[in-house]
Amino acid sequence: MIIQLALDRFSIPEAIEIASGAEAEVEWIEVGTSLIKEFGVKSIYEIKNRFPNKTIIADVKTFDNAKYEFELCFNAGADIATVMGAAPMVTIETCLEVAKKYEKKVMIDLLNTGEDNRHTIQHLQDVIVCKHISKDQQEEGDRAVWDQEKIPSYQQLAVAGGISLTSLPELNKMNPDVLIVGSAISKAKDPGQAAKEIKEAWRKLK
Ligand SMILES: O=C(CO)[C@H](O)[C@H](O)COP(=O)(O)O
Repeated sequence: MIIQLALDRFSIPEAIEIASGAEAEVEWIEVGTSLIKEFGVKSIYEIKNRFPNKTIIADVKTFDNAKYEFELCFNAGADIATVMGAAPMVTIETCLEVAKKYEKKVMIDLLNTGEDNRHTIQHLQDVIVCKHISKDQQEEGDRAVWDQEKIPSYQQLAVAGGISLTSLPELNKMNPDVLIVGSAISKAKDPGQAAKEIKEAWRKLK
């Protein structure tokens, strides 16, 4: 059972403060796309530097220029970097090659993928696959995607998108290995307590 804390739309010091509060309850820490866009790979470097024993995910959401972007992330200290599953296959394969060279891992985000993409991704070895409801879909109240997308079985499945205490029973049906939680922890008054409650509830469901 892995909880990945997603840090989005904060300054780097704010993100570090939130992660410090929840550190004991989360296994993985994600440097959110918004941090990478606003502050660059410095955000990855600083978060890895502060949490050297945590697995750090760079949510770079690569769609092209895979070698350049993945090398930037891994050289900055990321242990895992993300690529979009809807990207051309050559991009995903390049991410896998770079990750292999650096002895790191790739997370493939299924956002807006078709069945063909998902079928191809199913046959990739040694990847984490992430089923994801985007911020924009969340804001439109579109949660049906959890049920609509047919997902084949993957080696390691992560789920993301507006996950909170109330959505855990619904998610449990997919039996995910990694629970990616952002706002429900990062925006809580006490991120440590929020993470603890999610972890305990998740443990009870397992
Ligand atoms: O990838 C993301 C946005 O694209 C977020 O990191 C992910 O959705 C988790 O954050 P939240 O729980 O707040 O939705």
